[in-house]
Formats: sequence, structure tokens, C-alpha cells
Amino acid sequence: MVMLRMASTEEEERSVGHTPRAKNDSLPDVKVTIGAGHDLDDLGVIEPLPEDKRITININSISARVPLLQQRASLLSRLNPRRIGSSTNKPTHRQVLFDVSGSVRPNEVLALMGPSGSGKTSLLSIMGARDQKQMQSEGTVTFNGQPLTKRLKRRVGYVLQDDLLYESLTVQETLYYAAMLRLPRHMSHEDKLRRIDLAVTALGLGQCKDTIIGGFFRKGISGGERKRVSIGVELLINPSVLMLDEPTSGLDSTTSMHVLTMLRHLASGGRSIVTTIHQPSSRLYQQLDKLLLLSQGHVMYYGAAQQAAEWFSRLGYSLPYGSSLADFILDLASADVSNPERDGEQSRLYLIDTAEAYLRRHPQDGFNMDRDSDSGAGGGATAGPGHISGSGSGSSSPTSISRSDGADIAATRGISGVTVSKLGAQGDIQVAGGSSGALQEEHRWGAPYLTQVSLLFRRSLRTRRFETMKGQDVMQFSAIALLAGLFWLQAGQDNTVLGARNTLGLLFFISMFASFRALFLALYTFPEEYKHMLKERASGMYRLSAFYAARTLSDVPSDFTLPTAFFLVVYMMGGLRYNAAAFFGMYGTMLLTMLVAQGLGLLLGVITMVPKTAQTLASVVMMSMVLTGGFFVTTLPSWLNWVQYLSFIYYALGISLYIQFSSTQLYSCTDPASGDSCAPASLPNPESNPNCFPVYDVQESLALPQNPASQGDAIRNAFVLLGFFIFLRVLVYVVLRRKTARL
Ligand SMILES: Nc1ncnc2c1ncn2[C@@H]1O[C@H](COP(=O)(O)OP(=O)(O)OP(=O)(O)O)[C@@H](O)[C@H]1O
Repeated sequence: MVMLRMASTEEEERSVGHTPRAKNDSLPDVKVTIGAGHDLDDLGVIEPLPEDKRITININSISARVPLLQQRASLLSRLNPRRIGSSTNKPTHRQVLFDVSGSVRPNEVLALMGPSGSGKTSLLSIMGARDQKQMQSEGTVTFNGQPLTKRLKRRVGYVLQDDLLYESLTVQETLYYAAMLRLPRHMSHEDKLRRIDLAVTALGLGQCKDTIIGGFFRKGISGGERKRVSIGVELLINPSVLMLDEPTSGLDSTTSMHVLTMLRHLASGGRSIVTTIHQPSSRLYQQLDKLLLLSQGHVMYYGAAQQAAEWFSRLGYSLPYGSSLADFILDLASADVSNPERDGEQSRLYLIDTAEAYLRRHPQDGFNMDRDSDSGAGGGATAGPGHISGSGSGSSSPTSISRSDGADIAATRGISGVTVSKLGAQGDIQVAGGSSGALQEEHRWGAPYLTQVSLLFRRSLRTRRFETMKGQDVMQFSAIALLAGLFWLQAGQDNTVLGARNTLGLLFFISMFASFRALFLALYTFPEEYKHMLKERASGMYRLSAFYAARTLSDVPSDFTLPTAFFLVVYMMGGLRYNAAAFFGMYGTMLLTMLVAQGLGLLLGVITMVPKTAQTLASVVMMSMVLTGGFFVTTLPSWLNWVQYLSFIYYALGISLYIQFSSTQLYSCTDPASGDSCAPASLPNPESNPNCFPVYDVQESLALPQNPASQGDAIRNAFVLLGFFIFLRVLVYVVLRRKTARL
């Protein structure tokens, strides 16, 4: 707990390293460098924004509630009304934001600060329309007066707290795919490449540009470099608004300073920047224009960042000499500061009450003394409610504030290294609709549709560069193919009924093995990609259908190579029909079956989005398909007969049987001594054996659920499989669309 003594404003400024500034300080036109002396002015992406691209964000009375984890009512309590009352009266939600208002204008850096759990990330996510489904929010956020439309979202860069990057891509590749997908189509390929180079240079990523991003299992670039790559991905599009969640967390002070300096510089080019920041040093704090301080979801201060000390001092909470302002206000928000009149919690509540009362009159502008003197309002318009001046400090109330544009704040900042001459020219705020016209003219998607598919396809292959053809997969397939080949060695050449039963097992095994693998691999596709997809779709990077097509197509080479080799070995060793048409017919059937199984896996994955749940469901579904596929269960009760028609393995087996047996004459042979059916070894030539008789009804003699001799049935089976394939793919797309409907 910090006990306060009163400090003068000058003391405060000295203690946080501020030099009291005259309002119109003219600052030297100093170039800003970031990392390894790179010059930010060299980065084409941060040239000043044209007037019509600038965006003012207004936050109007945002409140938010999150669900509380509750145990489901037991059956007993659901049946007993008296118990129901006791369980359902518990609150189900907790409010985490309370009526928060504010604004960010072009040229401004607004910092959201507060102790952990105070609601910074929640507020930022609501502002960027990235809030989670579970969160219920009220109030509005407008961008130049309009809600955040899909088109506007493409002008908003959003950097998440946990960088979401593909671990197997290099830094250069990450920026390349982002640039090619997001930059406007009228820009030439060379210009896009140049922009990537500039971003790499300006963000100091040159030395690691060919290193993979890496992750838990495979080490890649450092944490600070990851942050810079995440920022770089957003900078490439030259956004009008940049929102960042903890861009400096985990970075050393120098790198944090580089990041904040860069943000300040970006803002000075007409962008509106909002960033959450945890505990900035005094140097970092100086880069901020506006501060919105949250304490347990309530606004404790909103206004010019450099005047927060003044505000609190007037309320009786002066910055102790030698303390950092950022630490001090976080202590205030954490109820860790008391004064002779109030303990920590009382002080916190008092400061919140005072701020909320004041901000009801100035919801968008907040506290800024400079504007008073600007407008000549002085203390004339008494903005502060009576209880502010009545604070325990005995000091005067916070000066009343008149509205003026945010450029004044920027123009008075005096941040070392920022070319302030630019700020004055760009200070005007755009009115609603002014920029939307220009935004309408832009193409909705950066890259054309087919280019999106091609880029996403190539990226998808690269993201799995460490996965394809793993040694253990090759071993697994070789072992199973060899074992199956040996168990069914030349079984297909045996044309006795006994031999045909054996071959039936081989045909079934081929369909089943290929399907199982395809289905279980596909379960993970979308759950693993979900977060990336949400993030990239939220920034309008590509069409969902382009992603879907590319992602599923890119599975084909890796998922189908080994099964093809497996098929070749098993087909030859198993002695299935040596005929090109039969071979390719059987191969095509296996591929189609795999595609259907893959579709089913994708569907289960996308419905659940949780691999473990999808796996459980998949084993039940797949077992039912296998059991009713026509090999294990051959006679079903009539009322359950329809189940087999749902099994894609049933149709696959039907086609395979047609290919193998429709033009082969089978013989039923009996051993004269025992009267039993004979094994092929004992009767190598059934055609000339008097104990063998031709079989005319293969379906009956093999107890099959469908007729292998019927070409019509085989064609129907092929069409049904094709129908399954198309139906499942469409269904996956529809579910995926619903899951990402909020984007
Ligand atoms: N989806 C959710 N379900 C339940 N509680 C949530 C959810 N999202 C946020 N919260 C709660 O809301 C509060 C604010 O969370 P938020 O992440 O916005 O805080 P923060 O200020 O960003 O914290 P930090 O600095 O630690 O990141 C926390 O108490 C958090 O537990």
C-alpha cells in the first residue's frame, strides 16, 4: 500500500521524466529508427494516410457480461420445483465492463491500461468486433459514424495478444502470403514484394527472415521477433486503424520502446491506434496520447495521457516523488493507494465515481486541460461536478474542458523523434461517410478468387512441410501392405467359392483401411485451422470458399500418396484381376471412398471443432459404417435394413465386387471324401474337375447383400458415392459458414 504525500505538478513531471511543455513547442524534424537503426520513413507502408482514409472511432457506453461457469442442475433438482428455485436464482453472468465511452481520432494513440482482469482485452475485442460468442455486450462502437462493416474491417489491423502465426512458415513466407492475399489487386507483384522487403527492414527482421516462426516443439524466432512479425502482417495493408493487445508484453525495454515509437510514428501519419498495455515504463508512457484507465471494468480515468497525474493530484492523489506515473495509476486502479481520508478500496471507488460523473458530461473527450486554454473557455464552463472540487486534497477541481479535435493533443505532445510537422496538417477529423465513399471504391477482396485458392493451397502445403511423409507413416503403410499381401497372397486368382470368400475379405479390407485413415486425418483439419481462420477472415483476407477449397485440395497429395502405394502392393500381391480397366476401376473406387470418408471426417471436425469430441463421434460413426458395409453383418432385421444404405462402405464394396467377379466364372467345389467345400490348393483347376460346378448366382453363394453381376447396381453405387462426396462437401461448407457467420 502506498501512502501519499502531496506533490506539485512540476515535481510530478520531473519525476516521470517529463519536461513541462509549451503548447506549441516546435519539435526538431528527427527521423525515427527502430531496431538496428532502420529508418521508419523508409517503410512505404507508413506514409501518411490520405484524408479520406482516416477513421475516428467512437466508443459509446459499452457494457459487457461474461458467463459464469455453473454446474448443470441435477435431475433431482430439475424434478423438484423447490430445488429448481434455489439453483436457477444464481447469477449466470458477471459484468466485466461498465458503461465505457471514449474516442480515438486519427493521429492518436489511445492506451487501455488497468490491472490484470480489468477488462482491457474485452474492450479492445469489442471495439474490433472480435469479441467471443459467450460475451454479451451493449453499447456501440462506430467508425466515422458507421458500425464496423466487413469492408471497413479490411482497413483495421488487429494484433492479438497471443500471436497467431503458422509455426512452419518462415518470417518471409508469413509476410509474403499476407501481402499477396491482403494487398489490393491493382498493386503490382513487384510493389507487393518491395513492401514486404521494406517491412522486413523497418521491423528489424532481416536477420531472421528465413527462420521459421516455430513453436513449442520446433524452436524458431524469438518472442520479440514474433511480436514484430504479427505487427508487420497488419502493417502491410497500411491500416487506417491499428488495434493491438499487449504489443510489448514479453519484450525487453528497448524492443518495447521500438514498438511504441513505431506506433507513435504510425499515428502521426493519420492512423488511429488503440493498444492495451500492461505496465509501461515512463519512456513508453510518453508515447501515449490518450489514456483509458480501467479498474474492474469501470473507467477510472479517460483523457490526455500526460495529464493523468494532474487529474489524480487534484483529487488528492499526487504522484509520489520519484515514482513512475504508470506504476502509480496502476496502483490506484488496484486499490493499492490510500490517503489520510480514504483507504485503498475507498479511494478506488471514489476515483471511479468521480471519473464516471465527470465523463457523463464529456464521454468522448475526457480530461484535457490544454483544450480549455485553446478554446478560451478557461474555467468558465464548470465541467467538474461539485464533488470533484470537494475532494480531500483541497486543491482546485479539474479544469473544465471544451471540445476540440484530437490533433491538438498530438501537436502538443513533443515526442522525441516524431516528425510533428506532419501532425498539424493531418489533424482534421473525418466526418461520417467521408471515408466510406473512398472505401466503397476498393475491391472487397485483395486477391482475385483463383489467386486466393492458389496462394492458400501453396501456403497450406508449406505449413505442413515437416509433416508430410513422416518416416513412421511409411513404415506403418509398408508393414500393413506387406502383411495384407502375404495373408491374401494371390487370393484373387482363386475362382472357387471358397477363394472368392477370401477375396471378398481383401476387397473389404482395402475399402475399410483407406477410409479409416482418411476420416481420422480429416477430423483435425478445421479444428486446427479454426483460430487462424477466424483471425484471417476477420481481417477480410479471403473468401471462405477459397480457403475451404484450398485447404481440402492441399490434403490430397499428402493423404493420398501412401494409400496409392499401399493399393499397388496389395492389389498385386493379392492377385486381384490383372487387367488395366479392373485395376483403375478399383483404384478409382478406393479414391472416391477415401474422399467420402474425408468429407465425413471434415464434417465431424467442423461440427465439434474439438478434436477429442470429433474422435469419439468418428469411432461410433465409422464402426456403424463398417458393420453395415455388407461384410460383417449380412442379414439385418427388416425394420433396420435401411441402415446399410447409409454406409458408404456398402456402395464401395458393391463396386469392387462387380469389378472382381462380374466377368469371372466361379466354381463351387466339393471334396468327394468329406463332402466339404474344397480349398484351392487341393483343386488347382476347377474347370476340369468333375467335383466342381459353375456357380450362376454369385450373390447367393457368397451371401452378399447386393448382386455383384449387375452392372446397373455398380453404376448406381458409383453415383451414390459421388452424391455422398458432393453432399458432405457442401454440408461441411455450410456448417463452416455458420461457425464463422459473425465475421
Ligand atoms: N469468455 C469469457 N468467459 C468468462 N470470463 C471472461 C471471458 N472473457 C473475459 N472474461 C473475464 O473478464 C475479465 C476481464 O478480462 P480481460 O481479458 O478483458 O482482462 P485484461 O484486463 O485484458 O487482463 P490481462 O491484462 O490479464 O490480459 C476477467 O475477469 C476475465 O476472467
